[in-house]
Order: sequence, then C-alpha cells, then structure tokens
Amino acid sequence: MRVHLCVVGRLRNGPEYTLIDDYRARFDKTGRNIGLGPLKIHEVEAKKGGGMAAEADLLRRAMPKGALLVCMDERGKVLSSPEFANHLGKWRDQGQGDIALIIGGADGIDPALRAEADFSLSFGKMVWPHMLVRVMIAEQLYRGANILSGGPYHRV
Ligand SMILES: C[S@@+](CC[C@H](N)C(=O)[O-])C[C@H]1O[C@@H](n2cnc3c(N)ncnc32)[C@H](O)[C@@H]1O
Repeated sequence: MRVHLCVVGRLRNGPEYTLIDDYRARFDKTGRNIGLGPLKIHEVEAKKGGGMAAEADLLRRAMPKGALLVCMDERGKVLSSPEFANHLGKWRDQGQGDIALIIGGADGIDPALRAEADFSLSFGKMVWPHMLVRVMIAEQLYRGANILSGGPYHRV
C-alpha cells in the first residue's frame, strides 16, 4: 500500500526535512517486507491569497485517484501507536492501493476537503505547526510499520 503525504508549503532543507527524509527511508525499508510503502511526499503551494479552497484543489490533484483519504486534524480521532499500526494493517489487508495523508497549511484544511475524509487523525487537541506534523506522521508511519513487522522499535 503506497502512502502519500500531501502537504501545503515547501520545506527547503531545514532540520525537519532531514528528519522526514530519515523516517521516510526507514518506513520504506521496513514496509517493503510487509506490503507497505513507498512513502511519497507531495508538496503543494497555492498562489498568494489563494486560500484554503485553492489549496484543497491542489491537494486533491496531488493524491492518486481512489486513494483512501486521511486528514490530519486536531478535531479527529486520537489513536495509540499500536492502534494506528492496526489501521494501516487493516487498510492494507482490505486491498487499499494508496492512502493519502493530508496536512493543511497555516489556515488548516478546507472544510469541504475535511468532509470528504475517510478518516481524521488527531495528534491531540493542541494545534501543531504543519512542519512538525509532517515529522510526527512520518515517524508514526515508521513506528507503525515496525510494530506490524514485529520489530523492537516500539517500547512502552
Ligand atoms: C498550523 S495547523 C492549522 C491550524 C488551523 N488553524 C486549523 O484550524 O486547522 C496546520 C495543519 O497541521 C495539522 N495539525 C495541526 N495540529 C494537529 C493536531 N493536533 N492533530 C492533527 N493534525 C494537526 C492539520 O492538518 C492542520 O491543518
């Protein structure tokens, strides 16, 4: 199951970029044996003043047709890491070819796109900067793949 991280705004070689790339590589390596990956990152940027609706159009175009749509949203469902891993495993086992994880920009995700989501995932009620959310979800994808593969990375 291919995973697409569709995000608003471009990161240019900052510290977050290095971390995301590290977790992306680890996810791909671990996921390869268990039918997960690769993780692809799609950065979109609307013209200045385009607003959430313009960003939503670009995000819709960035995700593959038929992808399961997961919106990152502080109002969404809070999961433990094993629960998130189970969701990944369930979607994979259902034969889902692609999932798209969406992270909004400074104004958030357009409500119309949020309403289209198959699942909304929250990292808690606090609002995090989108660059950090990218790092956090990349890490949780790697952690989830490790849990599903029986690896030692996740310890409670
Ligand atoms: C700076 S936040 C935008 C917040 C915006 N004020 C809103 O109401 O949606 C940028 C993006 O990061 C993600 N995000 C921020 N905090 C989050 C959280 N606690 N859980 C899940 N995603 C979060 C969401 O995708 C959000 O659109």
